[in-house]
Parts: sequence; C-alpha cells; structure tokens
Amino acid sequence: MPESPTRRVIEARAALSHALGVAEAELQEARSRHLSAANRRDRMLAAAQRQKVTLSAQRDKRLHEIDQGRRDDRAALAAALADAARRAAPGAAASPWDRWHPSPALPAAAAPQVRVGRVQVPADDDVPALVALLDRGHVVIRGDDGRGDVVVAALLLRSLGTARPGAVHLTGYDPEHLGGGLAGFAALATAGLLTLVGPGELTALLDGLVDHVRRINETVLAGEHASLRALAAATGRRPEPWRVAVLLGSGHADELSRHDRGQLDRLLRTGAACGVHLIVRGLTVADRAGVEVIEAADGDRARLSSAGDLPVRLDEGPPLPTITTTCRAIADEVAEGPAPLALSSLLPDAEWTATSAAGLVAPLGDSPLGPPVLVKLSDYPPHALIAGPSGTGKTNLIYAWMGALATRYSPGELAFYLLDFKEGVSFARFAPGRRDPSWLPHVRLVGLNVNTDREFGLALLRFLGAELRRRADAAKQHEVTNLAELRAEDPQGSWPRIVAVVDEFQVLLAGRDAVAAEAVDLLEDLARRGRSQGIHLVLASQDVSGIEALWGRPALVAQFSLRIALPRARRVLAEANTAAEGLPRYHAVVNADSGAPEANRVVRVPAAGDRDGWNALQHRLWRRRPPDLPPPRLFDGDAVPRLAASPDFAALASVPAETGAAPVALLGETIDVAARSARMTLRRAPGRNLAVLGTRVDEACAVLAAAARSLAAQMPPGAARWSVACLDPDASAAVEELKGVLPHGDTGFYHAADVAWLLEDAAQEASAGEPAARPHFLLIYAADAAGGDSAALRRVLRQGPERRVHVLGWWRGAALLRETLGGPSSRTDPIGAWVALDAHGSELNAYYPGARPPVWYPRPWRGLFFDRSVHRGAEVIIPYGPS
Ligand SMILES: Nc1ncnc2c1ncn2[C@@H]1O[C@H](COP(=O)(O)OP(=O)(O)OP(=O)(O)O)[C@@H](O)[C@H]1O
Repeated sequence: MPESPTRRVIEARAALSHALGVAEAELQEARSRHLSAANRRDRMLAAAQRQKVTLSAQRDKRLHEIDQGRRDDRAALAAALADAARRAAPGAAASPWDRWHPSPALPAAAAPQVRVGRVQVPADDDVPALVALLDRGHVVIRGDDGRGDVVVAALLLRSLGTARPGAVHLTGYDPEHLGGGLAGFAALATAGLLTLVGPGELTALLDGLVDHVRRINETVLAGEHASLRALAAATGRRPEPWRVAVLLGSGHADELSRHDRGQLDRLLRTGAACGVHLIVRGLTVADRAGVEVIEAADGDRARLSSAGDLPVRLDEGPPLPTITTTCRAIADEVAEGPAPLALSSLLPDAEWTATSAAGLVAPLGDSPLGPPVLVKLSDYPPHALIAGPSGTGKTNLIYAWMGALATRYSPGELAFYLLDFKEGVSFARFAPGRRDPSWLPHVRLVGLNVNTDREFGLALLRFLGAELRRRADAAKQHEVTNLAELRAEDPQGSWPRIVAVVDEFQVLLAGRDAVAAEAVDLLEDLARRGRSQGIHLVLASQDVSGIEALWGRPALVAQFSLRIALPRARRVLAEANTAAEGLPRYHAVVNADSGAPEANRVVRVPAAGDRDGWNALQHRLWRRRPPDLPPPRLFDGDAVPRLAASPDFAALASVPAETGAAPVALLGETIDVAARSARMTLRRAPGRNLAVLGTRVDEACAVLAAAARSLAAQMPPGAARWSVACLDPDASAAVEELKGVLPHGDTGFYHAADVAWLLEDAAQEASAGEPAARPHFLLIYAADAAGGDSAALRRVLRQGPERRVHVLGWWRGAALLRETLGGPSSRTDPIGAWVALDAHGSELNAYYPGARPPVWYPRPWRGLFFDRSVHRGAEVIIPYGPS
C-alpha cells in the first residue's frame, strides 16, 4: 500500500523530532563541553595570571639581587682600590692638605705614587687618582692652565714631602713666567735644590740632564742594576738624588729644536731609571708608556691616562704657606748637612775574631754607592799616606780607622805605635790618664808633644827597625819569607801586625840635619822591608805636597801605595787626580793604587772624635784585655820623667853590691821607646868623670841628683865615700836634699871655705900608689868656682878614676871646664862623659871626637849626653825631675 501523506508526515515528524532530539542532545553536549572548556580556560587564565605574578616577583627579586651584587662588587672594588691607593701613596703622598706634613721615607724605600685628585666612581670610598712620578715615570699636563698649575704644585710638594730632605732636586724651565705653581718653592734655591732656567737655556738644561743620565748609567748603575730604584732595593742605599725638571713650554710648535726634541725623547725613554723625571706642560709630547697624561679641567671633567675613561676630579692645590714652610725647612736641613755617621757603623758584629795573618782589613765608612769601603794593609798596599788640611778630619779619620781595626783584631793580632808631632794631645786618649785609667789594649806606645823632640821619632823608627830585624831573623830560622808564613810555622809566637801612625810626620823630616837624614833612611828601609814582616807605616800630614825629603825619594814614596785624601788635600793622589778638590765635608778619597784616578773610592767617614762614644768602646776593649798586658809606654814631651819611676833605677837597686860590678850613675831619661835611662859606668879607668855643662842650675842639679841617687841605690852604707861641695849658693837647696839621700856616715859636705881641703885630700888620694878601698864620689856644684884650687881638682880629674876617685861636677860653661883642665890647649880626656845643657854644639867641639862638633841647639829641660867610652854620637836626654 502506498504510503499515506500522513504517514509520511508522521514519519517526517518523527524523523525531525529524532533529529531535533539528536541535535538537542548534541547541543546540550556542546554546551556542556563549551562550559567545561570555558571553565578550563578560566582556570588556565587564572593559573597563567598567578604564574605571571610569581614570575614577575621572581624576576624582581632576581633583578634586585643582581643590583645588590653589583653594588656590593662595586663597593668592594672601590674599597680595594682605595686601600691599594693608600698603600701606594702613604703619608704625605696623599694626605689632605689641611692635615698635610712631610713624611720622608727611608733612604732606600721606593718612592710612593702621589695623589692629584679623586676618581669619580659611584662608591662611598674615596678612590684617589694617583700619579707615578719618582722612580717610575713622567707627567704631561694638558688642558686648563690654572688647574695645571695646581697639579704641578701638588706633584712637587708631595714628592718633596715623601723624600728625605735634599733627595729631590728641582729644575724649572719657565720662559714665559707662567708660574706653573713653582713660585712657592723658591726657598729651595738657597740650598741648591731648585734651579730656574730662563729663555734660551732649555737646550743646556736638556743636555745637562742627558749627561746626568749617562753618568748614572756608566758610573752608578754600571751594568749591575737596571735602575736606581733597583740599586736601592738591592743595596739598601740611594746614592743619587732624584732630579725633577718642570718644563713649561709656551705651546708653540717650534719651541723645541730637532736636537731638543731628540734629547727630550731620550729623557722620556731613559730618564726614569736614572732618577730623572719630567713634568711637561705646553710642549708637544706623544703619549707613551711611562708617561702619565693629565687632562686638567674643572669638575669631573679631568682625566688621567692611567684611569682610562673614568672621570677624575682634581684636588685643590696645596696652600701657599704649606709649600713655603716645607721648602724652608728642607733647605735649612740640607744646609746644615747630613747628620754624621756614627762610629758604631764601623764596628763588627763579633769583636776580636779576625786574623791578621794575611793583612788588616777594616771599613773606613760608607760609600755613596752604599757598601762600606774596606781599607786594607797587607803586602799590597803595605803603607798609607794620609793628607788633609787642618780641620778636614784627618785625626778623626785615624780614630775611625783605629776603632774599626781595634774591634776586629785582638791585641795579639795588632799593635799600634802612635806618634803625634802636632801640638796637642790627639793620641792621649789611647793611654791611661789621670782621670781615666783605661787604654786601648792594642796601643804599645803613644808619643805626645814630640814636636821639639824629633829624636823620639827616630827612636820609634829605630825600634821598629830592630823589630823588623827580629822578625826577619825568625823568618829566616823558620825558612819562610813573610809574616803569614811565619805565623803558620810558629803558631805559638807573638807576631801581631804593627801599625805605626805618625801624625804630622813632616816635622820629623824637616830640615837638613842628622835627625832628618837618619829618619828618611830608616823610613825607607822600614817601608821597603816592613811590608813582608807585618810592619805598616801610616804617615799623616796637613800637606804632603812640600815634603821634599819624601818626594825626593821615589823609592820611598812608591811604598806608600795606599793614599787617603781628605777634602782639598794636595799631591797625595796622582797628579791628574783631582778627586779630593770637590769632596764634601767628612768625606775622603781612599786609593789603594798610589793615587791613580781609576782606583778612587769616596768614603763618608763616621764621627769618631766624640770622647764619650770613644770611651765606651775603649772601656769595653780594655776590660777584655789579656791580664798580663802592660799599659802602653807614654812619652809626653811636656812631662818631666821621675827617676823613681824609671825601670833602670828599679833594676839597679836589686843588683847586690858584692858582685863587684862597677857603679852606674843614671843621669836622665833617654828619648827612646823603652824609657831607658842614660847611664854612665864609673869603672876604674882614666876619664871616668862626669861634667855637667851650662848655666841652668835646676837642670844641672837634677842631673847630679839623679847620679847621686842612683849610685847611692847601689851602695849599701860603708861601700862608698861621698863628698859634696857646693860652690854656688843657687845649688844649696839641691845639695840640702842630698843629705837625705846619701849615707850619713859616709858623706862630707863642703862649701867654698873648705873646698880646698877636700880637693887637696882627694888629689892625694888620686895620686896614691894603691887605689882606694872603696870608691870616692866627689859631687862638685859649680866646680869652676874652685879657682885657685883647680890644680888639685885637675889632678883628681886626671888621676882619680884609676884610683876609684870620680868627679861628678857641674861647670857653668864649657869654656870654664877648659880652664879647670889647664886652658885652651889642655887635654880634655879626663872628662870621659858630659851632659851639655845650654852649652852650644860649637862649644863642645873639644870634648867631642872627630872634626865636627855635635849638632846641639839647647832647649829647656833637655841635655846632650856623650860618654866617649860607649857613644859614637851624643844623645839627647831629659833630666829626671824632683821625685
Ligand atoms: N766624619 C766626621 N763626622 C763628624 N764630625 C767630624 C768628622 N770628621 C771630623 N769632624 C769634626 O771636625 C773637626 C775637625 O776634625 P779633626 O780634628 O779630625 O781635623 P784635623 O784635620 O785632624 O784637624 P787638625 O789637623 O787641625 O787637628 C772636629 O771637631 C771633628 O769632631
């Protein structure tokens, strides 16, 4: 059946309804899906929002952390920079001007950098802008002139304030009178620390600096050190000042010639190593290493090449009063000169530990190059010649040298013999004195005030000659040739090196007399042979140039190969060697090669003259002296010796009378090293009488008193007969004193009234057939006054000694003695010994062998003694003074 429409409608409707239902369902589902999607989206959006907030918070936090870290880093960096800067620029190198004062570094310390401003970094710390000038480089200033001046003044003042006074020398070139901040430094000129050069002098200035650099390189650095800074670090000393040259050009391109430009270039390249530093403004200088370029400008616009692009704010300049007072103080201190070196700088760490077998080595001071200058006495150089005009420190130098030697070598290694021909007592400190009993243990002899007793110089040379022979004999015995070998072969022997110092030795060699002639011969022999026997001569003089006795003997001069010249000393160095002329105070040139210029060494000598400083040293060594060491022999030409203190007198008394030895009369002290007495033996033989000649009562009485005392010391009571005749009332006091000396029962005293009786008696005794049982000593004061009784006296003189009758008489003149003897043609041999006081050499001709009279110029408290039985020539003696 066909389908009905209704059916079809129904079916369509059903289908539609189904479709609608499906659609509804789908819509429903879609809606629900949409809703959940919307929900999800909302959730996601909310989550995303939350995430965003978290992220942003995290980002903010991180950003904050980064910021903080950078701030911390920056602050740490700035603090480190500031700290490093403080160390690079301590004290006066950077301190603010209101608290500024000089703070000189130690001489050898490297120069600090100096502050000119502040590097503008965003940090709390003040980071100073530093410039490396001294010891390091140069500075070129560009930009604003006023600001530039301030920088120059700051650089100079800080450099001066951080160096020792005098260690920085300034030179200023300022042709346009720009000032350049130099004005306040004018006071330095008074001490030679500032030189200003004007227009046209730039070439000379640059040439001078280049020459200076060359000199430093050649003579100071000498290939051993790369720079003065390195030298100072290695040696601890800084021998040369820094030289800072401020060059203020006008800004014109043609201001420098080609030559100048070359020199400037050379200085910029090589100057800093030699302590030459330039501060340049207004001259064209290319940027280069070692040159700090400062762009001077106000505010934060200044720049320093070493600070890169960082802005720099330049400091205000130093106040003018700070500059001027500092400069004046530096100039004053420099003008005053350096503080003297102390003697302690020469002393060794351990005393008395050195051996002198091979020589004597000791420092004499320090050299400008730093190390101490060692001076040697040995086989070469064996002897020294020292010269220096009065007041230049010759005596001080000898003291310093002796101190350096005496602390290194023990008295067993070194012995000093010291002689001073100067009027004064410069060597007295080494001998025991009334106030200070100490002595320098090495000193064996001190001769003072010997300027009129040149014989003492001879005595020393003879003594050294004898010692030389003793050493040469010992060397021969041990079959060796020099002291070092002798000491090795004879280790138990006492062979110290001997250093004989003769100050103002020209006095000994002056004149053409016998003393000078013998002295030169002895010196030459000693100088030639002493070198290998450890005997060293040190001769000093204010001026050696005119000592003909020296220069006339080239062989003698040649032995003195160690030369020491004090400022302005003449001729002591080789002829072309003028090093002594420009020496500063308290310096010396030491030259161990006979003065050849290349052997010059300049030494700054410490002060050794100060008594207190010396005494401390001497006392220390004195307390350490070997217990059996005797004090030195002190010969003082101004002192009167005493018989009681004479070693020969002490020895006499200990000789027993029974030995039968002929009696010995001591007459005075000889001028010699051992303080020997002049002695005359009164043996039974013709001529054994003594005549004292001259008008000087005290001295004549002193000679006779010594003779009487010394004879009496050998003669026990009863062993001799004594007769004392006083014919001059001026002698009565001396005669009176003899009453306490001569044995009472054996002595008769006579005057003019009864002398005839004495002489008659003695004449009879003198012509007796047999000699007297005991000696008879006639002491006759003013024997020439015996007058009519001189015939008897003559007989006693002629015949007495063989019969043990001896006259010890004083005649008031040589001619008066001749009268006693029988007139001008009489024989003089009854006078076997005489002491001439103020009788001149020519008057003594008759009593002296040979055709020529003795050389004798009478002088106070000295006599000329001649004993024909022992002497070849007469010798000078010093009468003993009152006991
Ligand atoms: N190196 C030194 N340091 C400090 N002062 C010194 C030095 N050398 C010498 N003097 C001082 O200089 C003065 C003269 O010195 P010294 O007596 O040594 O000179 P001199 O050349 O021996 O003189 P003269 O020959 O007239 O005696 C003394 O007061 C001494 O203290």
